[in-house]
Amino acid sequence: MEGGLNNTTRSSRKRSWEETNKNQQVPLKLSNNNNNNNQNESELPAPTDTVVVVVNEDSIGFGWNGLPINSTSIPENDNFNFNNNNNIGIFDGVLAVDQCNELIAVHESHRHAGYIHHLTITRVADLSSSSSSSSSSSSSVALALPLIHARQICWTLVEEYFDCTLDLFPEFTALMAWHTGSFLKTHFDSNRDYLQDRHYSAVLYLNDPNDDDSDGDDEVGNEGTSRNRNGFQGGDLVFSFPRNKSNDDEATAIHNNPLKVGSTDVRIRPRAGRLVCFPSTERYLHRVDEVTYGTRYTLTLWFTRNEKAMETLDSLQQQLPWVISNTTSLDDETMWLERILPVSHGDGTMDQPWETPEQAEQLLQETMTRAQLQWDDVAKTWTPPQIASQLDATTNVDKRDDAATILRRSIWKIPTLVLQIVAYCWWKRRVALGSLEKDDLQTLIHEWNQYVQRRFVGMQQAARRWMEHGMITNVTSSELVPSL
Ligand SMILES: O=C(O)CCC(=O)C(=O)O
Ligand SMILES: [Fe+2]
Repeated sequence: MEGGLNNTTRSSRKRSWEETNKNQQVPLKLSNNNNNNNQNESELPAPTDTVVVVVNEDSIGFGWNGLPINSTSIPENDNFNFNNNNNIGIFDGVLAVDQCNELIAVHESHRHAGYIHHLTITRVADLSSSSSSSSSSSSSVALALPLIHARQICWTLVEEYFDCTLDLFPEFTALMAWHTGSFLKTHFDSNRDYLQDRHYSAVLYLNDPNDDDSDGDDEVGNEGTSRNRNGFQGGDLVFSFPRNKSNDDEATAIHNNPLKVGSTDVRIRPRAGRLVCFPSTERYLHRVDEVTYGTRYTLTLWFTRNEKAMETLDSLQQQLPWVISNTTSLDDETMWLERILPVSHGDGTMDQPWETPEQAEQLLQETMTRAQLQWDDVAKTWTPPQIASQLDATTNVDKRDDAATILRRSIWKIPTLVLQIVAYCWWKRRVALGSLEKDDLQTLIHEWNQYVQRRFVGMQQAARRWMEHGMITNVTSSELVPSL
């Protein structure tokens, strides 16, 4: 079956962890004077400035728990070599400290050796392996849920920040623990042939450094949450930009011999709940300073514009029936589905009640198939855009087959959205959906609807953009985006 929970068209290229990450972080042969790479001692290093990024208090909105999300962009200026509108995004308060601690616990439950010394990782796939026995895989699914939830939040923020709404797909998601002694030399994140599909990098920090300079100490804990445990020292993320604003030739020269040009270091200190995102291109050279004490925890994500390179959650989604079957009260479930499914699938109808978990699963499959067919139909009636001529190279919408393809991508998100609300329920309320009190459920649905509203606003923006570019010619944006 096409679409739905069956991801036949998705991620045909299933790369193993070893293939994907082998040598991934072998540093480039470039260096600046401030890292550990071997230097040619006969050359005098050029000076390096350091800018320590301070996140201001301007809130850009509210996160899932109602906590404000603050953002800082490092402005383009003469010292930095930023490319067009691309920039480094920094968001604070993306997750509450308790949520970070949950993710740390999830990591600890399944961690295994990572791609450099003193690094352990837990991929989302490690939590949804279909090879486990059914009872242990069930509990792994539960562990995967907060990770999926966090991934969804970061995904949306990164898409919005880079003006790529509905154009990005997670390529890789993993929790990581950077133990004492770990570090990464200067590199960029698409620095291997097999990493070409990595377009944007995002790191969500899960714990605070415990040195005195940490500006995160009390503010994060103010929201009625406990302090983050497991502090660490060192571990700053440091970008190295060529000292002067430069063109491509100069960038090449810098690669050939960075010591001669000098650089400005942009130093970002981790903080629990802080998300940093940046393009994975060679202009965004960065390193991780050595962790000199303790363990630094991250949720590390890469995003791709290539739908085919999206990481697969197949085995996780196959276990969705188990997740659903753990919700017991029919009334509340029905109410939940009535609200969620039409909104998620955009067809506004529910012609089949959800009476059993099996029916729910079937309904989910059918609805998604229907949505897929609907989009296929749209694809036939739209005028396919001549994207290459209509879009210039700087547009985030890359070479596309047609606008419907882009829209259809949003369908892949639906299983994740369903998982997300279950995740929220389990991990925030500690109960299965069915056993929620009515008031709680109402709050939950309200929060969920706000979330979905935001996504639809994003869809509308995307639709407007596609219309501006002539990608959509014979439908209106209201037809394009189902009303709530
Ligand atoms: O953890 C960080 O701050 C950055 C990690 C990084 O650069 C990488 O994994 O490629
Ligand atoms: Fe990196």
